[in-house]
Amino acid sequence: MSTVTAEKYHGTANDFLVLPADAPVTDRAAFARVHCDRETGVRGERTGADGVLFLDLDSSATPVRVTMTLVQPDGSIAEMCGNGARVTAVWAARATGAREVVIETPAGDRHAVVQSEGVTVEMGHPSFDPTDVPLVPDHGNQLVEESVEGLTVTAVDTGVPHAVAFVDDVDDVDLPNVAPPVRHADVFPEGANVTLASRVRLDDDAREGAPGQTAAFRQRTFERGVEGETMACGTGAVAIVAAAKRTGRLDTEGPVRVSPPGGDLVIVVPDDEPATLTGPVEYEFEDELEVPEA
Ligand SMILES: N[C@H](CCC[C@H](N)C(=O)O)C(=O)O
Repeated sequence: MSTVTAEKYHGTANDFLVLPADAPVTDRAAFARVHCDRETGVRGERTGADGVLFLDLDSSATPVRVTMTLVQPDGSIAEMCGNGARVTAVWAARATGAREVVIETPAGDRHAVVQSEGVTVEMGHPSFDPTDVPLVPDHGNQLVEESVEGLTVTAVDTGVPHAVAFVDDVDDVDLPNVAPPVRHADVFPEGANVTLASRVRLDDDAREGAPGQTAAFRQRTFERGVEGETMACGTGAVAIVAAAKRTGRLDTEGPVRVSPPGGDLVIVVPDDEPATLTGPVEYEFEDELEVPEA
């Protein structure tokens, strides 16, 4: 059996194996299934991973460009991943010394800037349009504050579909049981990530490193493709702020802190400009991993 060298990174504990796109892995889905498994997968501080990023770097372009392909633990490919995009930007910065990176994803090009205080990724324009999410054609209009399988959600596309539910306390929800019926609901023909949000009163929860933030939410997300809860989800954090504005919960263009279990993210969703996501990235280790036979 052959092996490949893989690196491990995480962004707010949303963790990924990273391989160059030309690594000799013919069956990428099988590779992801084997090494992302949380019980038997790659060893580290946490066993397994939330996905494998296959990255194709063009260092001759200005700014440098990377094509990002995220293969998920179930073998599917996600069109976009906010935390994975931050990891991709740091990987490219380490390889080239560049601080600015354009990340090509199936959801479109995403511009990223690597700075000592964190990585900022442009996340495009969140869309509630039924064809973008997507929703089944007979749903017709936007899905805003509607009950889907018992959860009141707002459906938004932030590169991938999210069903966002605002609740009093994200920790009071039995997410492993509540999320799967919503994730698979008929109204979402391509499925949906299920994201919970609860408002934090900033003065009750002041933390360092949050200058200028106008509002804050806590987040939990059950991810399609992982088929479980992840410690952070960047597209989900953007989805929370976009849905909060859409439903009249938030009236600001200023930065909003969104805190999944894995750390703090800073989100900006302007009315007319692309959204941005800012957060940390950590390099964990490098390992030789077996390539499953094709
Ligand atoms: N964790 C990722 C999102 C992956 C989305 C994927 N699970 C799907 O839509 O299938 C993030 O940081 O944005």
